[in-house]
Amino acid sequence: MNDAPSPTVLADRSAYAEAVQLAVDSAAAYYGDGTSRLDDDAYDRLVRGIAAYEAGHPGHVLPDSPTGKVAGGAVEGDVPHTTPMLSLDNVFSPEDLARWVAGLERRIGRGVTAWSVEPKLDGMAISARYRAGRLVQLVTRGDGAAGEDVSHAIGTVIGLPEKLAEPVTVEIRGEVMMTAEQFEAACAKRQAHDGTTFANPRSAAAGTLRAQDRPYVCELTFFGYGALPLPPGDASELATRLRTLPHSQIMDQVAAWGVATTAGTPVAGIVATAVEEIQARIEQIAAARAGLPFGIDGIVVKADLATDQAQAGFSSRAPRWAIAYKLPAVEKITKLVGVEWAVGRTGVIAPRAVLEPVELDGSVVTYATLHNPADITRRGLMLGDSVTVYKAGDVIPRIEAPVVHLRTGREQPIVFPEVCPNCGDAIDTAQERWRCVRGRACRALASIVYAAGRDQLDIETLAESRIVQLLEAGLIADFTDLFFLTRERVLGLERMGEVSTGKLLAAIEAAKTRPLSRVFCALGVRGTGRSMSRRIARHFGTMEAILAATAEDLQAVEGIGPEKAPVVVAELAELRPLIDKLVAAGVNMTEPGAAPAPAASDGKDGQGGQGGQGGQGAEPAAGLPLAGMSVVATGAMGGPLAELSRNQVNELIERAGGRASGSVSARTALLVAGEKAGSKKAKAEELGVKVVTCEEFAALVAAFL
Ligand SMILES: NC(=O)c1ccc[n+]([C@@H]2O[C@H](COP(=O)([O-])OP(=O)(O)OC[C@H]3O[C@@H](n4cnc5c(N)ncnc54)[C@H](O)[C@@H]3O)[C@@H](O)[C@H]2O)c1
Ligand SMILES: [Zn+2]
Repeated sequence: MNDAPSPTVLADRSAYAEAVQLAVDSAAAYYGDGTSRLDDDAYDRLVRGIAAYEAGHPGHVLPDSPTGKVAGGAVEGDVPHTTPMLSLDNVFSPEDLARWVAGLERRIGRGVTAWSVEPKLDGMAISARYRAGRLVQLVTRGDGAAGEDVSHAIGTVIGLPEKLAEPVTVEIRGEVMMTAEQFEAACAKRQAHDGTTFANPRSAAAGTLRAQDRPYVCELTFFGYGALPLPPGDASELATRLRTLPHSQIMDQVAAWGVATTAGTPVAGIVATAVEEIQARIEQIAAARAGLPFGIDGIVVKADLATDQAQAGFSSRAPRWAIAYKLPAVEKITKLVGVEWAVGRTGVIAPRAVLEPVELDGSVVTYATLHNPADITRRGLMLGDSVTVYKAGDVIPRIEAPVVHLRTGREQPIVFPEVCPNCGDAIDTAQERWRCVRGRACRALASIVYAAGRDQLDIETLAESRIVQLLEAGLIADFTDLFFLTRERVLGLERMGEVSTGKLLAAIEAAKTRPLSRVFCALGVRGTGRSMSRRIARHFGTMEAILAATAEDLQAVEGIGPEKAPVVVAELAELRPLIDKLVAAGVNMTEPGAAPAPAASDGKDGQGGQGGQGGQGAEPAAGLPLAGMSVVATGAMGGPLAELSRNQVNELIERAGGRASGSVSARTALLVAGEKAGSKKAKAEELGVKVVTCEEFAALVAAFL
């Protein structure tokens, strides 16, 4: 499912010593006030590099080394724990997990009866001591043996009641964190106080938990994941039960006392008996991650029965009966290098962050949303800031906050536009979302001209001046309104006689029969031009299938990666009213020659109903004359192709299964050379690319002409 973070390479003893120092400092900041200089991925790679160096140079190991220590050995406490608060060992793949299970079963000499599978919450471990049902003390994990008293936080942690439903004496363990909402609220409070924010929910929670004399109070969230007898050797009936019940039943008891557990969330713990069942739950939790209102960084698998746990025991750092299945980091620190301002269809002026490219959850992220100008102000972002960027699965990447403690002093304020970047008119700043005062009209003309253009709906006789006239008369507001124009209304316009009206309406009528690829292109979905529109149309076959596609489905189309896919989905949702109007007007919504793609999300295994002809799932081109070929047309087309525009030639290439490209490279399979073919032809010859004449090409694709 994912790879272990690759270790930072440490070349020599001094690089090793520096790495140890950096790891210790980072961990101290991380568990302290949450102000580490490193993101988790960078920290984990550093520690793996340290471990690798130590394995090769056992004589050089420094006493400060974080390896094998709870919290990397960087924190201490003065409140001894009744029972050590340990770390967890990690696995990164199904194979690792199966190996770990087998190893544990070997150790105890029998199969593990049952497993608890629960989310690994991304916050701070805490021990909550209750006496006679009253919350009396909160202690951090510290170095595992002793932690820090943070009882001052009592009363600010949702899910950790000051009074339990029963007057029991017990120690509850769990994670203190911030939900997305609590994080926003905390940032707003801090912003109002000192003009800065927290870098991410985890560091906000860490800082808040330990803060004693802040003039503002931030709310935290707690989820319990364990309960212990207090004191550990207590002989009471409850203590005996806590020592002997399966973990899953202890969790039921914790919830019954009124403490929050993950039971009420979409990632509730379950009990599994087979490794496949564990793996299935891991995948479900991983899939739910992006939609959760709180952060998780993995899945914890625990032997459920007390007898199995007792027999497995502990190492100095972690229990042997539990493991953390780590998920890839979805948050990293990178640089904000610019802010772009785009005007949307409705006139909304939205900022977009340009980032130093960073790999996140399997893709390279270069842009992130910034919602609106208020969002920038609220976060106190500056150009050149180090920022935490979040992206999981199909979610559009977003900037969480600047990492204020990484500022160098060279950061610059972000300049807000003073006039609409599209039309130069004024900006309405009354709402959080800024708008061009012209609203939809700001982009209406340009987008209607585009939609009616030759390569899209190809509405002949509809000149730009005519579109202006229709807009000004209020007959249309967007291009779909063209399909609802009536004869009487058009005749009512200046310079519109019977003949020209008839011609215009006929041209609009004809536009209803354009292939889906052109209709789709007319919508002007951000990031999809003509050839991308053709690929999407051929892949899905119908507008219905396109609309049903998830971001993951869209990635089956060449050229749509994990960064673009969610943007296309969001754009289509925004365009839905326009699409509905096109459907109502009777505009064609299918792509000729492309069989409808299999229903969304059920994979790429659709059975071709047309004997290999036409677009089927991910392999639309199989069996076609140009299947899998990258084809470039250059020069003036002649012969049977003389009548075709360059775009029509490209459409032809793609109907015949090829991919139309504008430039010649080593991957070009075929060059169609028209008259006066110049440098592209020379380059093709130089690269040994096959070159054909227009006539030869026409013969090759005759069936599609
Ligand atoms: N960015 C940095 O500078 C920095 C520094 C130090 C550590 N870290 C991060 O912290 C990680 C190690 O942290 P750690 O040692 O606190 O945690 P760990 O990965 O060793 O896991 C143990 C912790 O998991 C938590 N947990 C969450 N859900 C749980 C559940 N259901 N059951 C049991 N425990 C659960 C508990 O707090 C427990 O203490 C590293 O992988 C690294 O990514 C980052
Ligand atoms: Zn404008």
